This record gives sequence, C-alpha cells and structure tokens, in this order.
Amino acid sequence: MAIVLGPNRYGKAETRLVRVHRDGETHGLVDFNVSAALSGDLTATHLTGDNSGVLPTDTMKNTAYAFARKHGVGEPEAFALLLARHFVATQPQVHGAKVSIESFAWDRLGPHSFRRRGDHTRTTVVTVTEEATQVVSGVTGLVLLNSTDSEFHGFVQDEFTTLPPATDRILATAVDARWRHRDDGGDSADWAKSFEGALDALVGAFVGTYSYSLQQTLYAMGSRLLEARPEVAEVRLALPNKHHYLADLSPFGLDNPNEVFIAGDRPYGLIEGSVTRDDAPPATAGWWL
Ligand SMILES: O=c1[nH]c(=O)c2[nH]c(=O)[nH]c2[nH]1
Repeated sequence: MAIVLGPNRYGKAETRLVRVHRDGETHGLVDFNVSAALSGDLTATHLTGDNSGVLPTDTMKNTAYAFARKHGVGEPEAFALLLARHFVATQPQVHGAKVSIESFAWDRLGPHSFRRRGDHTRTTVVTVTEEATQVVSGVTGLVLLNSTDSEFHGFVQDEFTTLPPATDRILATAVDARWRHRDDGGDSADWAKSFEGALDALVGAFVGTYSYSLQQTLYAMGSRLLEARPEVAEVRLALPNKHHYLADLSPFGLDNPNEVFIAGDRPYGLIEGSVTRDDAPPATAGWWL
C-alpha cells in the first residue's frame, strides 16, 4: 500500500477589489470579490516542502490589483479570463486556473455617489403603555458610497498613530438609522410618506455633504432628516466606516491615483450619534440599545 497525493489546487480566495474609473467629474464603480485557484505540478511542495513551483497566493492577490489599474475592470467574465489566462501563460508548472468573481452591483445616485443594489430593511418599533405611545421608524442595510468629496486629517497623533492623512478618500457606510416620532400621528398619519421623506433626506445628505469625517456626515444626515420631517423628534444613527484602502501598486511600477482600492472587512470604525431638537418631547420608552 502506498499513500499518494490526490487532486489539489491552491490560490487566494476573496480578494476584495474596488475599482473607481475616474472619467472627469463622473466616476464609475466596480466592486468585485475575486478568488483564484491554480493547479498543476504541485507535488513537490506537498511532499517535501519544495516551493520552487509555488506562485505565492499573495502574488495572485497583487496581480488582481495591478491588472485592475493597468487594464481597468469591466465585466467580471472578461477580468476573470484575463487573470486565469495570465497565470496559465506565465507559470509553466501551472496547467489550470480557476478564477471566480462575485460582482456587487451599485446604482448611481450622483456623479460620484452610489447605493449598493438590494433592498434595505424598513423597521418599526411601537411601544404603547396606558400613559404614552411611542412610534420609532428606521432603516438598516442601506449601503452608500461616495468615491470622492471625503477627507480625514487633522486628527490626534500619539505614539501608536500610523493612519496617513487623507485628502481624497472613499467614504462608504451601511446606514442603520432609527427616528422617534413626536406622537402617534393621529388619524391622518401618512407613514409611507414620512418614511420615504426621511429616507430621501438621509441619502440626500450623504450624497451632498463634502465630508471631513463620518461624524460630520452623520450630523448632516440627522439634521437633514429633522429639517425635512417636522413629525420626527430625534434620529439616531450608527454608521460603520466601511474602509477602502488604497492599493500600493508602486512595487509593480504602477501609480494609483485613487482608482484601485482594497475593500476592508474588519475591523471597521463605528460612528454613532443622536441628532435631536431642543424642544423634543422625551422618549417614553427605551428605543435605541
Ligand atoms: O471619518 C472618520 N472618522 C474617524 O473617527 C476615523 N478614524 C479613523 O481611523 N478613520 C476615521 N474616519
């Protein structure tokens, strides 16, 4: 009886690639999750640890980012073909390449503003006691992105600070917002109109605010909602800062003028706050945490 190596492959899974195509004022956005797997003459590394035929998975990831800069990114099929053919053509020991891409669709909100396709969730919590009625409306899972008009600098620097100041960055978040109505709305309440108006205000403020911090954008979103909807007493927002890191392409002789980004997953900044009126009636029941 002999023990033998069976079929095998290896690669980099889930390279999160965001490509901004800057065509003057109007930007295009492509958002991919790229996985590559190579197969071929890979016996040596498995049996003896001889890596002379192993293209590092780190290199596969770098290739995706570099190709995104060099060739641009269009349809996922075309980008997958480009990558897969490259690995087979340039690595003699590689006989097969499988490239899988998940493509996330974004709808345009403005020249450089986008909303991730897929429905957000509308939420409601009503609390009734013998004394009071409280109506809270909200939205979760509303993913918004500005590909410019966002800066972050002037922050505290201590001995652990490494974050470079940003004068042009992507600002993206998944909005979790709840707002407390002044009262039960009476018989003529139009909850649908109230919700749509509140949503438009949140989105409009995100799109229209030139931002120096997500905190500033949070306050702009909350105040726009209160301005637009007199029936709302207070709005609370929890905004994850969905970080996009500029890919460093300089080792490959490529510049990166804010076009190719690594979409971060975790950790993320979480910016939370309440925006209220000074004459808002008090909450009559817990409604946030
Ligand atoms: O808008 C931001 N607010 C922060 O508080 C912060 N902190 C950080 O590292 N990046 C950012 N961005």
